[in-house]
Amino acid sequence: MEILDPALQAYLDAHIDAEAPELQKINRDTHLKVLKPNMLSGHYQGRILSMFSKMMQPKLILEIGTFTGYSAICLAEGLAEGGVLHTIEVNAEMEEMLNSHFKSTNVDKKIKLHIGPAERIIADIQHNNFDIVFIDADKRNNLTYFELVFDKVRPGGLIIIDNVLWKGKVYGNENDADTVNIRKLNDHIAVNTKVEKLILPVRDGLLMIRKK
Ligand SMILES: C[S@@+](CC[C@H](N)C(=O)[O-])C[C@H]1O[C@@H](n2cnc3c(N)ncnc32)[C@H](O)[C@@H]1O
Repeated sequence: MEILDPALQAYLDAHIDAEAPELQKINRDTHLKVLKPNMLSGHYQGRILSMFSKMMQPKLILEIGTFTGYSAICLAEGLAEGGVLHTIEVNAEMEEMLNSHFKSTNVDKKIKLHIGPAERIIADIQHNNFDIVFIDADKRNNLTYFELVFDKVRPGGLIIIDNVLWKGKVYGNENDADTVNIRKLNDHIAVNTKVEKLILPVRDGLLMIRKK
């Protein structure tokens, strides 16, 4: 199930900034060459990530789940002078493609790619003042990642979690493992008094969490 009516989405897409040629190419290459291309954030969500990042002018961003690099590039567009985006991808086969995608943009030098499992790499990253964290990897571990990164985010920092509406299954009767885990995450965040939260019904649901 699409969250937004396709006609509404088409209207939205036609009334926002056009997709930059280098992002268009990554989008196209992903659909031609990579399995499950719909995991990519895509144009509309990419502009949302870019807009939030530009408004916050972060010095430090962490992304969990790089895939083909689309969302990393969009988030990196807003980095302040000297800022860095760390992004973690478990699939080593993506490394060559990712390096070429990053090189095709003007944010290449600001992106540090880590290949390996997120849990281990988050523990190794020494920073404790991330301005933005984007969680978009294996969905069943969303709550684990939220808990692992929480102390590494500065007060006022933003944690964004993707796919929290899970094609509408979280508010339906489905009880498969992923749906149950995402529901558990949403319920946990809803009553967490250390954060302010908002779910944007965009694409597959973006949970915006601001650390108090
Ligand atoms: C939904 S895709 C990310 C999409 C990307 N953020 C974007 O919007 O263009 C999820 C990615 O997370 C990676 N992943 C899955 N489990 C992981 C783990 N434990 N550690 C790091 N990355 C993981 C997958 O290999 C996949 O490339």
